[in-house]
Amino acid sequence: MQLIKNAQILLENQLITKDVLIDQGKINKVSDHIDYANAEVFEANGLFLSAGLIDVHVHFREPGYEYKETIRSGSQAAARGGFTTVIAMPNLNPVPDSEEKINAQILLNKANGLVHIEQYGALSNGLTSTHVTNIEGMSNAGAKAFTNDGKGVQTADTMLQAMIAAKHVNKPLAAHLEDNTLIHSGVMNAGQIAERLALPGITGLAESTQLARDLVLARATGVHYHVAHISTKESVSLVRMAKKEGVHVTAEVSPHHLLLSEESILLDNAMFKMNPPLRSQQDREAVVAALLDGTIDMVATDHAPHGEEEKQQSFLEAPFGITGIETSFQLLYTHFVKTGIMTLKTLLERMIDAPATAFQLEAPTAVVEGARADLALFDLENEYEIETNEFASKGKNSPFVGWKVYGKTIATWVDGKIVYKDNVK
Ligand SMILES: NC(=O)N[C@@H](CC(=O)O)C(=O)O
Ligand SMILES: [Zn+2]
Ligand SMILES: [Zn+2]
Repeated sequence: MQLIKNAQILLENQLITKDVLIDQGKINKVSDHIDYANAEVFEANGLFLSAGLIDVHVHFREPGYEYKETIRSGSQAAARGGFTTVIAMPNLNPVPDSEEKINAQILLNKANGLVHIEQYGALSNGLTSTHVTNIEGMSNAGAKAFTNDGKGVQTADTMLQAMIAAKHVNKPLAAHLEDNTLIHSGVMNAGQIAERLALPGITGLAESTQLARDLVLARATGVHYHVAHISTKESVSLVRMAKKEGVHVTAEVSPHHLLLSEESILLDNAMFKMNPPLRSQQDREAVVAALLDGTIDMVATDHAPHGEEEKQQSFLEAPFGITGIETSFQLLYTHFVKTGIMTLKTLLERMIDAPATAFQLEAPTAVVEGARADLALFDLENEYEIETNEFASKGKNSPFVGWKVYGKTIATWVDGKIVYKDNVK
């Protein structure tokens, strides 16, 4: 048994001090005062205790790219960020695009993961073909959802067939939106800043035109269609419209699209290179407003670690992607909750409840008796600076290094076991 003493938990819209007793991986009791002689005591000293966060979009790179991240290092990073459940992307080598490969991937995740790791199955063979995978077989093997993340689905028929199959197994289909005919080797958002830096631009139309196509197909098939890393104002309008019309669509936005814009790119620094690219200030404002009003359902980090040398290259050469799982809650708490733009309750709804519901996860959404003891303890009072040498992730490629934030993760529990403890504790 473990007893967490004097933790603040969020009840309605208020933080209330409680003791929390954990037994056999579950929350046994939540009460004003618990004394239990045989329990191991963790003194929370008034810090904020939440259900563990959920990230439906992470890249853990194993197998195939272990120099960027492993299941172990990625899940350590997740725990350090306060996350206890993630859904891992299939752009691996081999790509999990068959029943057999999904089985192997799920076993690997289980053997090496410190947090709950669910797995996406690839939607097309090798993520590059027009041939739709055996979605039913992979679903039976335990794939939680399906996606082509890393690449857009280039043909309407591939998307349509994938949707029909995903609808049949009642699992979400998550779309990375990118029309290759509109990319023209772009590396950052098309516009004045790209021109000033003499870098080729990616128009927002590459995302929104494919989204428009997909929303029509989603309505026709009735599939649960999920928009990965939404980034433009037009995409937000399309999702808003589709929701009004009853299309089963959900959307996620990354912390970087909420906090940064193309204007953050002052030099050719590949720490700011990701897909989709940082957009205009107007796009940023639109995704923030949409997250607030619920048009965008949830935050997902798109944690995309890369090797140090890879990201030291120029914008033209470096791979797309930045890490995010160790800084997501902290950045959003600091910039949206502390500033009064969003309540803590809403932020947690977007980082726990919405992903749990949309992806049919068994993860707990509150600190309540009977819930699985997946928990995270955060320090909301003290400011600290984001430093690469503290990252548990192998990826050090974050544009937020040097930013000062609140909300440091002090400890994380998965199934009642401590999987992360800050070194001051
Ligand atoms: N987001 C990125 O910029 N990169 C991702 C791929 C992806 O999410 O599309 C990666 O795997 O590195
Ligand atoms: Zn993507
Ligand atoms: Zn991704």
